[in-house]
Formats: sequence, structure tokens, C-alpha cells
Amino acid sequence: MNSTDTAIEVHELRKTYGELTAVDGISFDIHRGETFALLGPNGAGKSTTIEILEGYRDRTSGDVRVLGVDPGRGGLDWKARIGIVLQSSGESGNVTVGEQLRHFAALYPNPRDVDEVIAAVGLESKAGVLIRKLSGGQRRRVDVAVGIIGAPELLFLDEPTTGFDPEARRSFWQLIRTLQREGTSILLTTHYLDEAAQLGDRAGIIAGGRMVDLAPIDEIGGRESRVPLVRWVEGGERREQRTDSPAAVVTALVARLGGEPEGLEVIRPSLEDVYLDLVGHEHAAGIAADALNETETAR
Ligand SMILES: Nc1ncnc2c1ncn2[C@@H]1O[C@H](COP(=O)(O)OP(=O)(O)OP(=O)(O)O)[C@@H](O)[C@H]1O
Repeated sequence: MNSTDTAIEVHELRKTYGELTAVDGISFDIHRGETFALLGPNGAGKSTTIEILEGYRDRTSGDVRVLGVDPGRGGLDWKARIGIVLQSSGESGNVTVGEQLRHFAALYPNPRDVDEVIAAVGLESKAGVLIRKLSGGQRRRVDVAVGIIGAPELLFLDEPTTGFDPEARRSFWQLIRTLQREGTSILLTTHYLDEAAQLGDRAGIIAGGRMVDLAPIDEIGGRESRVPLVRWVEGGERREQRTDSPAAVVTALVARLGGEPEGLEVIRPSLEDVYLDLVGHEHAAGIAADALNETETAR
């Protein structure tokens, strides 16, 4: 793959804050037009990684290219090609939604239409309202609008829907699907695993600054972990069987038991189930390693 096919290339990225290693040698690529979800628990190193890619933070070591450019050296023309929705905007908001967007639109060579963007984030009725008078979720929609106003080739979304009500989240997903159809490359971090499953093509799971899995969304955790599970109760005991053909297992069970099996469930593990399993193991391994280090240090 050459760099015209890749929006982001990260090789052995490391970031330390004093004694703390926040990002510990991670590597991944994001293809052009792809939506890549970077997932992981609080403190895993996601924002540090994203901020390095955005050019806001220096790295300790490793190679990084964003739209073919080292973000530490990206000029204004490079910045105009990327859109950023930070985890928190810190906007004071003493301007209206419309003024804010017109202000940002003027900074880009080929901005989107301000009214269209306001409509796309569902804020038509608030266009003339001061941002500080909006609710938390509405302000977050302004952040998203600012992120896409410059018609970016690459969009960074750091926990974009925090504070959105369920309906606003669904319309945000529609908006992202439109951007995906237009060919926008997207790096998304979110704690909503359903959001990652809805929007992502591939995902990387970070825990403790390391990439613990990287795969197409449907294959995170390995194929085995996604095989459906049939559960039922027989003779007072809970039984279960993993199978690729749950219908056949249930049919055989009904025939054998001569009727409806007690407590019958067919469970298809979701991305969230698989993620919790992966991150849980890593967390437990981390605690065990820390305990071992402490024992060794104590010796
Ligand atoms: N400026 C900083 N100085 C020192 N330590 C920092 C700094 N920024 C982040 N850290 C530490 O680096 C680690 C990774 O933080 P980071 O914000 O990248 O995690 P995250 O995965 O984005 O977490 P969250 O899901 O909570 O946003 C954490 O242990 C955090 O305390």
C-alpha cells in the first residue's frame, strides 16, 4: 500500500509523560475512505494518540504520517484538509451558532454551506441562539458542525456523541454515513460500542498504551468469540452449546425434549461483549504484572 491509499500511518508510536508510558509502541494504518474506531478504557492512550496525529502533541518516538505529512510539521494547507472534533471544545460561546460557523467557514478554502451544516447537525432552530445558551448536547453538535465545516478529507472524532440524547445520536450516525459516502476518512474514538459497531469499518483496541487487537469490526476478538451460544435449562441444570447453526441445535433440542426447552436463549456476542472480554483479560494481566513487579521490587 502506498501513501496515496492511506490517510494515516502510525508506526511504533510512543509517548511518555515523565515516568508514565501513555502510548507504548502502537502501529496502525487508516485507509482512505475508511472509518477506524480506536477503542479502549479510560486512560488507555486514545486521546494522546489522536492529539499527536492532529499535531497538538509531540511524540516521544515512532513514525507518523497524516495525509502524507508529519503532523508535527503540518502547515496551514495541511490543517485545512483535516477536521477535528476534540473531546471538549472549551468554547466560551458568546456568539451565535450561525456566527460561529461562518467564522470557521471563512478559514477554509472550500467550506461547506453553513446553513446545510447547521441543518445536518439538527440545529436549524438554534442558528440565531448564543452558544452559551445551548444545552450540553446541543453545544456538542456545534463542535461536530465546526469539525465538518471545512469539508475535510480526514475527520477526527474524539467521543463525538457524549451528551447526545438517543435521537440525536441516531441523526449523528446518519450524518457520518453521508460523510462516509462522500469518501471522508474518519478516526473515531468512543465509549459507545454500538456506535463503533454501527460506523466503523475496522477497530483497534488499546489498553495500557498497547494495541491488543486490530481487525475489521465484525472480527474483533477473533471469529471464535462471535460464534452464537445456545443456552437452556435441562433437568434443573444450565446447559450451553456454541454453534454456527443455532437453528439446527434448537430444532434438535425441541425434538429431543418434546417441546419448548426451559430458559432457551440464543446469544450472539456483540462488539461490547467481545470488547469487555478482551479489555478485561488485559486489565487482569496488567494487575498481575504490576503485582509481580511489586513483589520483585520488594525483594
Ligand atoms: N498532559 C499529561 N501529562 C501527564 N500525563 C498525562 C497527560 N495527558 C494524559 N496523561 C496520562 O496518559 C494516560 C493516557 O491518557 P489519555 O488521555 O490518552 O487516555 P484516553 O484513552 O484518551 O482516556 P479517556 O477514555 O479517559 O479519554 C493516562 O494515564 C493519563 O493520565
